[in-house]
Amino acid sequence: MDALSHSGAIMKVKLLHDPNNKRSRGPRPTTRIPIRPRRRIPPAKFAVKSDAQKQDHRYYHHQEIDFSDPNWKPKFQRDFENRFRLPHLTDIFPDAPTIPSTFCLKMRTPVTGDFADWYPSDEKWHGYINNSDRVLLKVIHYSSPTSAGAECIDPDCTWVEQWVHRAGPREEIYFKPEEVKAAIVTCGGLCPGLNDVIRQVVITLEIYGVKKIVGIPFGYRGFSDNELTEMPLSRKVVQNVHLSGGSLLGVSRGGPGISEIVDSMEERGINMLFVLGGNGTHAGANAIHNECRKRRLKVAVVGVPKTIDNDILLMDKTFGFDTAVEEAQRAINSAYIEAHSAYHGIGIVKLMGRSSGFIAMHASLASGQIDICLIPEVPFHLHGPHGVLRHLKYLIETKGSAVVCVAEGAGQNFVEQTNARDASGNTVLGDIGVHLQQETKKYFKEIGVPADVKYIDPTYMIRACRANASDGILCTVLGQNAILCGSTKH
Ligand SMILES: Nc1ncnc2c1ncn2[C@@H]1O[C@H](COP(=O)(O)OP(=O)(O)O)[C@@H](O)[C@H]1O
Ligand SMILES: O=P(O)(O)OC[C@H]1O[C@](O)(COP(=O)(O)O)[C@@H](O)[C@@H]1O
Ligand SMILES: [Mg+2]
Repeated sequence: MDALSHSGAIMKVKLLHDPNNKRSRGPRPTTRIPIRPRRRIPPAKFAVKSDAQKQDHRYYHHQEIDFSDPNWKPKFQRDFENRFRLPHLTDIFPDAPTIPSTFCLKMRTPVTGDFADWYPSDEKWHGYINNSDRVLLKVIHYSSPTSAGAECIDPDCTWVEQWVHRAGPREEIYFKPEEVKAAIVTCGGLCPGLNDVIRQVVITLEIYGVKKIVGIPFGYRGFSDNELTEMPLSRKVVQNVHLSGGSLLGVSRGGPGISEIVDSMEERGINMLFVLGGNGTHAGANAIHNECRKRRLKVAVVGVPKTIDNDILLMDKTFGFDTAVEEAQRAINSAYIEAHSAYHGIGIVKLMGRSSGFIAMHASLASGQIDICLIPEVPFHLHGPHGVLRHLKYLIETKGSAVVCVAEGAGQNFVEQTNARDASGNTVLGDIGVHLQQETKKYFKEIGVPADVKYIDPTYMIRACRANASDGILCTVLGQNAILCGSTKH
């Protein structure tokens, strides 16, 4: 119903598609959206550093900011606000009329007067989000660039609030529920919680009174493959889908071009599209939105960020990540038991994380059983006096066993690069887990120390499971907020 094409919860992701973002200007489409880097580097516009500053990672310097200007801070904030501005239906249709929200007002009102004191009347109920509500992005005030983990804009580490829009129901909406045909599509790799979000989107749409809700099968491919028919969705269909992992609708990588997708949306009469996916999916969603604008279609495109790797810039935690970390405990524990029970046992566990080691790091911390955790953010040596293998030797000598957790994107400099890409254009990584296993075996053979090396790769087991309770709640909130409900009259 909302006129905004991205909900507040999703808005953070939208920013990553900003064409001004230098990291987003790659030769291939899928490299356009930066995944969360090892440090939270602001978009390139804000992050251009001199050579000297590159050496000094304690603060981020904005070349274009004149810090001697007493107004640099409000200017920076204005610029930031503009970058985070949500595209709105009124950008194209300034006179688009609004209607009062249909968000279950009746359901809040008690049938009898018994609880009259407990329930505010509709007039007094302030359950809506004001369009000017904002959420503070960063909560730590670093007083100095030398404070641990400091991320500063200027050399004095001035406190600069950065605000993003708040998601939630609006008092006025732009889409009449009876005129809405909503579609949901899930793209990219699987992630625990996809079904929870689908379920909540459907349920919330129904609460608004939307009757026409469909699922697009197998990601964007479902828009072009004539053999794949859309799936009618209702509360009845989705009621228990969150009890299983995967995606009710199916997922895929690759697929049709943007104009084909929008043609298909027009043909089907879809005027509200909910995309559940990661960086690639959102690049697609952004392109779909732009194409709809170009064609002057009254269509809302809403993205819900999905990444098991938890690697979307500005998102603290994405759904499915918690579950993945929890599920990884089983693999780590097995590796530990194997290593511990063997003479000179070494367990190696590879966990997902293309360009970030969040799953590996969190799973290692949670387990308390990992001796070495290797992540893409931190380069390391395999051989040599400070290498991983030498440290393993030390661990075997001192502890008798060792367990290593390695993120799939770690140590890519050690494995053969094939330049292969998947259907979406993502680089196919070399297998660091297998390489580490082979090198470890070789090393211990060479030095004449027996070692019993066991390797576990639980990748798809972690991805295919259902969301845990904490992720379930996150998915519910995201699913509800995705149906933002129109903004106030402007
Ligand atoms: N730059 C892009 N423009 C349009 N569509 C894209 C772009 N990058 C990826 N896609 C599409 O988005 C979908 C999901 O992308 P993928 O990278 O596989 O997963 P994820 O969204 O999880 O990162 C695929 O169908 C892919 O073709
Ligand atoms: O085998 P697939 O389907 O290509 O998936 C492997 C990739 O999927 C992920 O789990 C998630 O990737 P996306 O966020 O792009 O879906 C990566 O960690 C992993 O490299
Ligand atoms: Mg991706």
